[in-house]
Amino acid sequence: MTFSRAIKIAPSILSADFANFGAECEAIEAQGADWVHVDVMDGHFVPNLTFGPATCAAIRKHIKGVMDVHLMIAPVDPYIDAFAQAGADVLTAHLEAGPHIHRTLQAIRAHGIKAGLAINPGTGIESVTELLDMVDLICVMTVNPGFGGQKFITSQVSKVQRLRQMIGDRPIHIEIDGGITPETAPLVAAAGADVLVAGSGVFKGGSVTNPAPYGENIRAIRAAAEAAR
Ligand SMILES: O=C(CO)[C@H](O)[C@H](O)COP(=O)(O)O
Repeated sequence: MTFSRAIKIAPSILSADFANFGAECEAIEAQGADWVHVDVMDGHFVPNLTFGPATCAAIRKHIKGVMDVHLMIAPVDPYIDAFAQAGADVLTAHLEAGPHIHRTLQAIRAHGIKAGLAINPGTGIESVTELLDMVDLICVMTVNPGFGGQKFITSQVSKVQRLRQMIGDRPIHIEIDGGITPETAPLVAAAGADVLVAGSGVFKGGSVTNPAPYGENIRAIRAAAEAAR
């Protein structure tokens, strides 16, 4: 993965057809997705369940580009090896998942892959200062994690601005996750984000047999974000 601050659209397969993940991943990449975002939920850290490393490994075979795995699980450390072996290019853990986020990030990087740090809407960025040398991506949640299709929390935009200032010239991606549409993408792009995760905003109106709406949605989000820079 070469670092770039260009806008990247990362559709979340949380909004895909769960019976057709392989075809869905191929369809979104063919329609212009830059990364594929994979949401892992444990029914404990977040109030929803999705899937584990075996599903990620199966999905990996259908992704040509970046597989961006977002772990909404606690504890995290016992599962890092399995998700790295499943083929994650970026593996993101939550600051709130504990108990030792620094150790978690070290363990992710030890696999030679990119380490991501996610922060919930209610979490401040003070602790992130201590972790800047340990992360390749910071994921700012603009919804409370657990479900797709929620409303964007506008108060998070100033957090993105402050984070962008804190990061300076370091090669760290700022990813935004939750409620991204052509209306909200400009807010976070102007604030300094470069990776925009979108689930319902990409998959709405399309299907594996009718993937053209995926492309239209991706282009609309990208155009709105790029225009705001
Ligand atoms: O991590 C997530 C939820 O925890 C999802 O990636 C996120 O909510 C994207 O879905 P949408 O674009 O529909 O809001």
